[in-house]
Amino acid sequence: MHAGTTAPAALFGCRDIALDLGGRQILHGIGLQVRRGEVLGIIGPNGAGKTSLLEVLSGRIRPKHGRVEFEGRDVTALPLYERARLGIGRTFQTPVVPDELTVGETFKAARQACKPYLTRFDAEYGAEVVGFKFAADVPTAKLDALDRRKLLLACLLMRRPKILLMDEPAAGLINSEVDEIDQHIRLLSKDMNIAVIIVEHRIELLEAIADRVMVMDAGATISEGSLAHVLADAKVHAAYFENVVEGALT
Ligand SMILES: Nc1ncnc2c1ncn2[C@@H]1O[C@H](COP(=O)(O)OP(=O)(O)OP(=O)(O)O)[C@@H](O)[C@H]1O
Repeated sequence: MHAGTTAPAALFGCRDIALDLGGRQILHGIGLQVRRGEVLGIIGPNGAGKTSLLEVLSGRIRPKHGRVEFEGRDVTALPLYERARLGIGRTFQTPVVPDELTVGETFKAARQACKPYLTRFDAEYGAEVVGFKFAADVPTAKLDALDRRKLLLACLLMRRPKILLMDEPAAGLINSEVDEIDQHIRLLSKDMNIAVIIVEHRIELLEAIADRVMVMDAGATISEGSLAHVLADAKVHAAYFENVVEGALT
C-alpha cells in the first residue's frame, strides 16, 4: 500500500456477539470484518458455534449482545429478509430445493420472493454466473447435489448480493465438484467483488480461496490470520486434539 492511503473500509462485520441457546451460552464476544471481494474462512471443531454465528450474521437469530454492521450501518435488529434485500445472502449446509417444482418454477418463486419482482433476465444472469444450464421444465428432483447447490446459488445471485454467508458449500460433493465450487467462489469474490464468509472443514478448499481464516472453539475466536498461520497455532492444535486427518480438520 502507498504511503498516505488507507485500508479499504469493511463492508460487513460484527462486534462482541454473544448468543444464548437452550439456556447455554453458545457465542462469546465474537467480532469479525470483511471487505468487498475478500474471502474469510471460518473453521473450528464440531459444536464450535460456526453455524450459530452465520445465523446471527444472516439475521435468522438475534444475539443477546453485540452488533452486526453492513456498509457502516447497524443491521442487528433487521430480520433475515430485510438483510437479504440489502445484499446479504446466505447458503445452507444442505441444499434444500423444493422437489415438487421444476427448475423454471423454482426460479419464478425466487424472483417473486423479491419486491419488486425480479425478471427472467435476473434469473438468467444468476444461472449464467454459476453455469447452471438446465431447461425450465426439468424437475428439481432430478438434479444432483452439485446442481442443487448451483440452482440455489443462482437464485441468490439474481439479487446481486454484496456479501455471501456460505455454510459448508462443498458438503456432500466429490473432489472434482469441490473444484467447481472453488472456481465459482473465486469468480464471485475476485471478479465480481462480492465478500464471502465461508464455514468450511476442507482445508484444501480454504487454501484455494480464503484470504484470511478465523478459528472458533467453544463459541470463541481462538486464532486468526493466514491459513498457514492458524494451522501452525498451538491453540488450534489443542482445540482439535491434534485430530488433523487427510487434509480435513474434523
Ligand atoms: N437451537 C439450539 N438450542 C440449543 N443449543 C443449540 C442450538 N443450536 C445449536 N446449539 C448448540 O450450540 C453449539 C454450537 O453449534 P453450531 O451448530 O453452531 O456449531 P458448529 O461449529 O457449526 O458445528 P458443526 O461443525 O458440527 O456444524 C453446539 O453445542 C450445539 O449443540
